[in-house]
Amino acid sequence: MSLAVTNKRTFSANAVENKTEFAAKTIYDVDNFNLWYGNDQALYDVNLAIPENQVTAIIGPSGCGKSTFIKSLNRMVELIPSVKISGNIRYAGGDIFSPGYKVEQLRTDVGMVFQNPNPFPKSIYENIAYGPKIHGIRKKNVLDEIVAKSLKGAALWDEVKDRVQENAFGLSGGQQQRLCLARCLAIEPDVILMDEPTSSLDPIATAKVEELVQSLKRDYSIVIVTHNMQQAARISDKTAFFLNGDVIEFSRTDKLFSNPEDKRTEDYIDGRFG
Ligand SMILES: Nc1ncnc2c1ncn2[C@@H]1O[C@H](COP(=O)(O)OP(=O)(O)OP(=O)(O)O)[C@@H](O)[C@H]1O
Repeated sequence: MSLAVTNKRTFSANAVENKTEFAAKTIYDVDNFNLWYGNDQALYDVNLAIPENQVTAIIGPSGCGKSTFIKSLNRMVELIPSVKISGNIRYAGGDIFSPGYKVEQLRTDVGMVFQNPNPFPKSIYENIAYGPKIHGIRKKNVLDEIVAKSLKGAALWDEVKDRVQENAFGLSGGQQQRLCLARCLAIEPDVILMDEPTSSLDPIATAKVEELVQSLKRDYSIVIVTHNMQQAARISDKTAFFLNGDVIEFSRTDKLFSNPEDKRTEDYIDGRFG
């Protein structure tokens, strides 16, 4: 991946929105961020200040750059060799694309849950203990504690406490997704990125994950990509509406859905396209 960082603007705490609207601390400051796959530009001058300990939803029609954006926040996009970027993304004040930035630390601080649950073909216990073991934790009593705490944090403990040694593939889809969330919590991140985490779940499992997201924001900053506007309206504090790689509107969720400033946002939330 080549880094064509040209933007030298100084860190701005709140790039787009009206500062009086929201007093939360910013965890990510995205500043004039552009991204290309080869010659095709997927993100255009994205400016967003993502608040700490809140839920930020990313909405927009298929192909508008939602996944590309969220995968930029943990530098997963650089796994695609043709990707080029300009502008910058600051996480906790540090430019994550600057030379020498410790990407391993970023991926510890920033966990991710994907569209389809992807547990390892191992026991429930091992799925969760895996990350802490990689970080050098060996003592069984410590690992036991982490496994229990993470499963409780993901609201799965009561359902699986008597069968943590069983294979994770024996869980339902909704349980597997909460297991993936527990796996993410086990490495004690500060941020959780979620790329359409409920798209493969039924309404009951979806409701459980939504409830969980609400309770987790006390301890974590959450960024969630969703196709489901009702979901964004239900669980997020702020929403960014993306269209063709541009951020059209970014504001408090209640405001964006009740009183959008841009006609394109209004048309999208009214279901006129996408
Ligand atoms: N690996 C890739 N190589 C080339 N182009 C890509 C790649 N991934 C995504 N794109 C392109 O970048 C643009 C944005 O795609 P992205 O997946 O980020 O959109 P999205 O809003 O998440 O879409 P969806 O809602 O359908 O998942 C699209 O035009 C897509 O074709």
